[in-house]
Amino acid sequence: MSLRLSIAERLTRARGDLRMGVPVVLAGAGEAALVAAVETLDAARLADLRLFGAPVLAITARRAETLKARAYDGDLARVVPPADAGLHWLRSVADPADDLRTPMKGPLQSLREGPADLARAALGLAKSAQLLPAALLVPLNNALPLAGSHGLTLLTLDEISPALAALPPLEEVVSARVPLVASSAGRVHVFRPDDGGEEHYAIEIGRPDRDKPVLARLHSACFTGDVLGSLKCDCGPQLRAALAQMGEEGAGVLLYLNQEGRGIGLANKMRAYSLQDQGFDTVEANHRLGFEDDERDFRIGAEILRKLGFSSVRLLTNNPKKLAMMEGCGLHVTERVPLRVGETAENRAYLATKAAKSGHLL
Ligand SMILES: Nc1nc2c(ncn2[C@@H]2O[C@H](COP(=O)(O)OP(=O)(O)OP(=O)(O)O)[C@@H](O)[C@H]2O)c(=O)[nH]1
Ligand SMILES: [Zn+2]
Repeated sequence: MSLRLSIAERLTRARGDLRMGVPVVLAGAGEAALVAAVETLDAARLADLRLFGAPVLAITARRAETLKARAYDGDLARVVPPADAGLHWLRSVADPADDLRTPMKGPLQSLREGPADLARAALGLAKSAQLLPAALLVPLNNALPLAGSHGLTLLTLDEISPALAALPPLEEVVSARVPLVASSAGRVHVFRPDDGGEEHYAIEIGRPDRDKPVLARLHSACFTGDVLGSLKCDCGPQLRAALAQMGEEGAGVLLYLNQEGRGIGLANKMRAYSLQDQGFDTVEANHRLGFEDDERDFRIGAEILRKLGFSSVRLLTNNPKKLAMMEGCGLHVTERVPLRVGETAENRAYLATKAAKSGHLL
C-alpha cells in the first residue's frame, strides 16, 4: 500500500496553496522553481522567496500585449523584475485595474533564452485556481529536499500538463426531487469531480426519453445575472426561459455548470466589469486581464449528459462552439434551438460583441 498522493490530489492541493499565498515547487526538464501567484503574494513571502534567488515574473501573451512586453515564448512572457521591484510593481504587472490611471513605466524586459515550460505550467496552475494569470518563479537547484523540508507541494512537468488538460472523472453524488415554478416534476442531480474541484448540477425536468434527442441547455453560472438580476448580461432570462420551455414540453435537462465568468471566476469577472466601465468590451477586458475570451471546459456538459444516459440533444444555445463541442464529444446535436431573451439597453453592446467577436448566432 502506498500513501503517495496522486497528481490529481497534489494539483488540487497546489491550487489551494496558491490561493492562500503559499508557494509550490515545480520541477522538470532539468529545472525547478518555487512558484507563487502574484495576486495572493504578500511582502513577507516575497522577501522570503528572494532569499532563494532572483525571481522571474510569468505573464500570458495577452497581458504582455497590453503592457507592450515582448512575449518571446509565444503564449507567454517571462518578465525580469527590476532589482528594486516590490509587491506594488508586481501587482501592477499582474492586475490591469490601474493600467489607464497609472500606466506602467516600460519598457519591460523579457527573457529570450532558456526554456519556458515551468513558467507555462505555473500560469496554467494560476488560471486553474481562478487567480490572475501572473506567477513569480524563483529558480531552484535542489527542489526535492526543499519541498520535503518545508512541506511544499511538489509537481513535475511531465504530470502537470496532462493533468491540467484532462477532464477529471465526474460521479453523481445524489439527486432529489425539487418542484420548480417551471415544472412540478423537477429533479436536481449533483455531480462531483474526483479531484475535489467544482461540483456541477443537472436539473432534469420530467422524465425525458433516453432514446430520443433531449431538449438540453448548458448554462454557465452567472451569479450576477442568475441570482441578482443583473442587466449587464442575458443569463438570468436565458436560465428561466430554458426551464420554462422544458416545463412546457414536459421534459428536458438543464446543466448548471459552475464556470462563473466563462471560467475565470467571479473575482476576475468583477475585474473585467471594472475594465468594461473604463470602456473595454467583454473580450478586450478578458484579454487585458491575461485570459482568453472563454476559459470554459465545455467537455464537462457532454460528460454529464452521457452519465445521465443521453446520446443526442436539441441544444438551446446561440453559441456555435457549444454545438461543435457536443459533436466533438460524441453527443449528436439534432437541432439548435435559439435562445434569444432578455435584451436590455445595458446589455445590447455586450450581446453585439458576442455576435461580432465570439461568433454567437443572432
Ligand atoms: N468574463 C466574463 N464573463 C461574463 C461576462 N458576462 C457574462 N459572463 C459569463 O458568461 C457566461 C455566459 O454563459 P452562457 O450563457 O452559458 O453562454 P454563452 O457562451 O453566452 O452561450 P449561449 O447563452 O448558450 O448562447 C457565464 O459564465 C457568465 O458569468 C463578462 O463580461 N466577462
Ligand atoms: Zn451573465
